[in-house]
Amino acid sequence: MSRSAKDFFRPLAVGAPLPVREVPARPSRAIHFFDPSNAKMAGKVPGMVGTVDVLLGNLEDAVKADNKVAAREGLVRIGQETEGLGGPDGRSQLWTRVNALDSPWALDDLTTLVPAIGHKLDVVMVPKVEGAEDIHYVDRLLAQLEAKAGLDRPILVHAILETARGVADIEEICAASPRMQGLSLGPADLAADRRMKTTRVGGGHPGYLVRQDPVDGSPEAIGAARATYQQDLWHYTIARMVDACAMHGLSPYYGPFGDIADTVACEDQFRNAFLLGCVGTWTLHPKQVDIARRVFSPSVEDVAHARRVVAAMGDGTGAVMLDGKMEDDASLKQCLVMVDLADQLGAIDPDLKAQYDAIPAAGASA
Ligand SMILES: CC(C)(COP(=O)(O)OP(=O)(O)OC[C@H]1O[C@@H](n2cnc3c(N)ncnc32)[C@H](O)[C@@H]1OP(=O)(O)O)[C@@H](O)C(=O)NCCC(=O)NCCSC(=O)C[C@](C)(O)C(=O)O
Ligand SMILES: [Mg+2]
Repeated sequence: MSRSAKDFFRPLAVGAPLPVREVPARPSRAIHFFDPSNAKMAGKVPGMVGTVDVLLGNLEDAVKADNKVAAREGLVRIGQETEGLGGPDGRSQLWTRVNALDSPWALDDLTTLVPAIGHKLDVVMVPKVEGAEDIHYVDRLLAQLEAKAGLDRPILVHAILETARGVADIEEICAASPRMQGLSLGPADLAADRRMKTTRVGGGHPGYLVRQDPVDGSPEAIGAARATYQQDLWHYTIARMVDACAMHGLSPYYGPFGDIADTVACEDQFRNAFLLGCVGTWTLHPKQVDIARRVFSPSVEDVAHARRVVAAMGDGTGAVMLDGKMEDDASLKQCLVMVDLADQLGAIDPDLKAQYDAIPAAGASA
């Protein structure tokens, strides 16, 4: 059974900070992964502060077992020494992905990081979450550690959807704690757990397609060349995740796109996720950062259009015609999503602000 409504926002340990009642919606278009045990990668982090919304010290998969302790210690050092990283005033947020809860490392990850850099750490990403019990465990442990460390701000929790059960339990996971900040798709582990027949980290597959009908039922027509249309393997899961997040006031994220060289398909996948409602994505390589920032920021054209609709709709009720299209209360609400996001991003991204500010005032002739 879940906690009663009256207890939901009570701290889970004496002296722990009060849970947040609303998850702060901080821009997080790119969650940039780095391995803190990799000196070259870690060395790039100070220079990336302020250029990427989130820097995430990854301790889980993609970090060699022999480097787990070095990665944890490296992240502590980076958190302690890097100017402008993490905390409420950080120019980039500081997140971590800890090891899976059943691994030999997860407990030490949390008990080391919270006392050492808990005041800087904004979000802890938990991999392979199966159900609410995983979030409850992390929730209580974080509260105890926060109380012991004297933190005045709760660390938020993000769950990765990487198992069939995690997807089936998505509502319970989202509702498990006021710390829940968001969800990401974990396509590689999820594919393995579902026994999908893919061998990739995210993205489409040329075999997952539909084919144009034959012109008739003859063997010649069936054997003739016909157009095929590749489908998106991840549509169902992303849509499921977006709905669950919207319902619970959390943020949904695409996750990783492993074909680093294919920047074009990467941009397509990111844009599909943006259009479906995701607020951001992971970036695994520096060259994916600009793609994420571009895709998850509304275009100048979309913001200009949204502002025109807002201006044309007056008190927000009724229907008007704009460029031959009907606009009404519901299209206005969509436009307000764009305008609000543009305002939020403009507040932290001067380049974007300059582009949005240069849009002629709605109502002025184009
Ligand atoms: C793909 C790799 C191996 C290519 O690494 P590379 O060194 O071969 O690439 P490069 O093109 O040669 O790198 C150029 C420069 O950029 C640096 N660099 C390279 N990457 C980064 C980075 N992320 N951050 C900062 N700097 C980076 C790199 O050190 C190098 O520096 P240099 O010019 O001084 O020589 C490397 O980019 C990497 O390890 N990225 C992170 C991978 C990662 O975190 N994977 C785990 C997340 S996905 C996942 O876990 C799945 C999931 C959710 O669990 C599930 O679906 O189940
Ligand atoms: Mg994984």
